[in-house]
Amino acid sequence: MARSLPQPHVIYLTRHGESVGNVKKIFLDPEEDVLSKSGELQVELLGKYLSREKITRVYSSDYPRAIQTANAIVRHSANMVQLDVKTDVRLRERNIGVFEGKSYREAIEGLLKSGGGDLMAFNPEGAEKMKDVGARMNSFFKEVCLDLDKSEREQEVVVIVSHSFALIKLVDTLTKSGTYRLAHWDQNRGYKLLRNASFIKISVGSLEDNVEDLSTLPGQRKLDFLNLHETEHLRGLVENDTLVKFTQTSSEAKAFSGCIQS
Ligand SMILES: O=P(O)(O)OC[C@H]1O[C@@](CO)(OP(=O)(O)O)[C@@H](O)[C@@H]1O
Repeated sequence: MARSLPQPHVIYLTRHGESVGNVKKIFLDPEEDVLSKSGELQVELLGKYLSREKITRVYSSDYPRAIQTANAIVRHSANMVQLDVKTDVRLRERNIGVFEGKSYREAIEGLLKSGGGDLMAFNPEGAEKMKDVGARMNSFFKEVCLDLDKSEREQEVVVIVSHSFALIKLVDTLTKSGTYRLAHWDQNRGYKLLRNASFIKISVGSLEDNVEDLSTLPGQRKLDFLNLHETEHLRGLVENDTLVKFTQTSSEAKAFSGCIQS
């Protein structure tokens, strides 16, 4: 008789709520940047939405805007599991080098001066290389997956709070590394920077039990992208000015999106 497969674990990749730096469109000192008033509202809605899940782990970058977001998620969680926010420096936003303290516009001007192209491929002086951002994010994700393998729980529901460049670079490495088999992946929608307090929901399953599929490599996992860039839970902000930010595509946003290179 076929034995039942274990329930896949779930990982939510979420970007923090809107920060003061996001409103001012300035790369503020990451240790100083905190949630804006709208950001506080967004993370409440995110927390409320996620309270339907039995969250078992919450990880966050150690920057204040991410920790505030993670704390809101924990505060709303009605789960019996004792949740602590575990911070990890690998979840930080890309260090933007000489553009720290400068406006997004100045970064775009710097990009144009350097020949234009995708902001993701822009390497300002002193900035962390995008491929290094991908490597640290990927190492974190892999570690979480290995931890989930050891879990005695029937199902783990993990929330990871991080940042725009860091998360999209993670998604990029997950979809291109060959370590994972993807389901419901839509690259046209997927390779976009995450809006504040939006999430990507992924179910993580093992493929090893699937003996009929001989193309499966040992240790390979199935990542099923259940939601991409979800913002439905933020609908409550429709009456708020914040919605303008959610519905308009600014020139900056256009410059930030697009294909991602190291
Ligand atoms: O989505 P918007 O508000 O345009 O902000 C994106 C920018 O915000 C920053 C911080 O200044 O990321 P994040 O808020 O995700 O930490 C930049 O790295 C990124 O370019």
